[in-house]
Amino acid sequence: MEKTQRVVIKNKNGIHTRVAAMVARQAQKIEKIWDCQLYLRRLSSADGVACNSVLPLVSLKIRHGELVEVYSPNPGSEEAVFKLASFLSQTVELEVPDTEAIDSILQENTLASEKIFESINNGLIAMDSHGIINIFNRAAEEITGVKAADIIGKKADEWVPNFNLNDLLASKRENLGLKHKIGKKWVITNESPIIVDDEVIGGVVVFQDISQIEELSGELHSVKELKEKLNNILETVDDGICMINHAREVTYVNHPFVKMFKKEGTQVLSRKIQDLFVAEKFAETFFAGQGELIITNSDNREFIMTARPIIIEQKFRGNVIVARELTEIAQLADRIELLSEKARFLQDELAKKEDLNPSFNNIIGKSGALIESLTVASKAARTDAAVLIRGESGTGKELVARAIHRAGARHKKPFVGMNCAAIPSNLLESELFGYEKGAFTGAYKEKRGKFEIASGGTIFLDEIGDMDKAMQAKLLRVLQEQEIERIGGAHPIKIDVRVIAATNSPLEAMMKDGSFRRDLYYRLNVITVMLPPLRQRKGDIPLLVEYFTEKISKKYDLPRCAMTKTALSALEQYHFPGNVRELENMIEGGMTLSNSDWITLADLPGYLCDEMGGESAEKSLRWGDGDNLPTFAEMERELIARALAKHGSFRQAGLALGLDHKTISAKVRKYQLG
Ligand SMILES: Nc1ncnc2c1ncn2[C@@H]1O[C@H](COP(=O)(O)OP(=O)(O)OP(=O)(O)O)[C@@H](O)[C@H]1O
Repeated sequence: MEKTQRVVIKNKNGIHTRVAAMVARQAQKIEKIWDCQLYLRRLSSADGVACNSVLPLVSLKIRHGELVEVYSPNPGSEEAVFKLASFLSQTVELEVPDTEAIDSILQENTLASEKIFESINNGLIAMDSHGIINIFNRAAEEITGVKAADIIGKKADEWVPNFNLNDLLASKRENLGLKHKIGKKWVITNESPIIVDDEVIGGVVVFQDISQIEELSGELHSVKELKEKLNNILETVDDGICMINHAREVTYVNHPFVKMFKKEGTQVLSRKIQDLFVAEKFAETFFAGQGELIITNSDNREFIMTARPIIIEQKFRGNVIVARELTEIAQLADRIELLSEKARFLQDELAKKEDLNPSFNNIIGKSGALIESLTVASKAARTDAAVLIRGESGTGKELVARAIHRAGARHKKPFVGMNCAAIPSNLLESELFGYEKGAFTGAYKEKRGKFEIASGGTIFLDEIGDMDKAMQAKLLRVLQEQEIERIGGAHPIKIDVRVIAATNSPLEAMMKDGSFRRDLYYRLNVITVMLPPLRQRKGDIPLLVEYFTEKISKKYDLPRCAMTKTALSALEQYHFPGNVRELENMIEGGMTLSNSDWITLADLPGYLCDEMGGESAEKSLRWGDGDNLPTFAEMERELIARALAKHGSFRQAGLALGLDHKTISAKVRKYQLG
């Protein structure tokens, strides 16, 4: 039970410093005797201050005539409370100072205050009514970087101008929570004037270094920003994402996850992941980030789940679980497979093309089979070996032979071609080897043969399969001996000629039936170049069409034509027995026939339509080949051209198409079909 005693303060200055010092000294004595703590409070307040200390007593600011209460919480302290209360009420005694003792108390309190000021971590600056600094503690030194010895006794504003301390004294108002910058540091200040009896007797500034807090708040801001960004990302991805903590309880799920597994965020948060998917077995390895889990949802859709461990400062904090629909992954895998296949193919094609000598640039086509053959030919050009070029008529055998010659070391010397089938065998010998004057009737002067003319260069023996056996034997000897003998000549002539032969004949079968010499075959066939027929590389047709339209327009000085989709589609359906030569001739014919900038189906040979067959021709006319729909104008032009070709007159064609002859004639003019 608390002991209390009320007292009226009679001292005329109330409990001021000196009185407080005396009371404190008296209280210390009494407390020692009765072993208790004594407190003083106003009646209006529940809490009091310790009576054995000067500052708290002074801070109560008790005035003359006020009623105060002395009390003690300790049992058996009635006497002590009574003693101190009596002391407080004896004004006269209080006026008689025990100077020495009181001075020592004041001294102790001053030292204690100094100790307190020095040990607090807040900066403290105090000044008198003239703004002269009289307290500048250790923390103030540390924060401002100014030494107390340099500042005490000086005007505050000279040293800490941004605190505006003079204003503080003049305004008599507290300024709390102001932010200032001192050097690189941010501080927050509480500035208070010290007012006694309505007079400003000084000011005090307490300030705290908040640089670290500022830094932290900056970091906090970045973390908040990052969190916001992350949230946005997590909510915009298509994958289902779920986060769990170290206890495997769900801490986050994004929308896709909710949709995939029909598990509302609010129902899953804080629940164990295992409880949400009871039918599944989550292995330890799964949470360690190894292996995955296939989960079927209520719609029978399959999802693949993987978990990534979250490790922060080497501590396991949980997992991020990612779920993705399996069919989607399978589709992506298929697409990747397809694309890598395509990339590989294109890379191979590029590599092949890169290998080609530029002399092969006039050989058009990018189909794999052609490029492969050209690569062989291009490599053969680097050697002097005999080359046998095989392929159907019109596939470009001579073109390739010339390219080999141009690309090789002999390119500055002649390329001499000889079609062995075009010349009767008795004349072939003199064509190839030449003759001396008077060698036979009519040989009025000597003549050099193709081998001699080709000296240092290349001889191209086309249709070699048509050479008769006697001639084959002579050719073989020439190739073995590297010398020729003119007909009627007495001396052999050394030759230095590269031989390129070409044929479409089945030489292997001919060797079997004895019509072609095996030894000559091996001599000629050191390197074989096989040229594919055009029907096996129809993808090259658009390229060839473009190439030939340009070539022919230059050759005959004709305007450059383009081919309609229908006509091109007809070409692509044709089997081209005459290969590229046939295509080139068709285009030349079409360009000559066409009166416009377009080569239409009507400008191409009629058998192309037959080849396509009535039904497919109709289909092609109507629909092109699926993706390549003809334009309306193309279809109209084509229809009218066909009707005219079939019926001969405007009137009959008009009747067939349900138009009058004037319309037909106008369209014929428009499309320049006349
Ligand atoms: N890939 C091609 N690119 C460009 N033009 C080609 C191509 N293939 C062939 N040609 C052209 O086709 C025509 C026939 O070619 P070439 O005479 O070389 O064929 P060939 O196979 O030697 O025929 P043949 O066996 O009937 O003598 C030539 O005008 C040639 O320029």
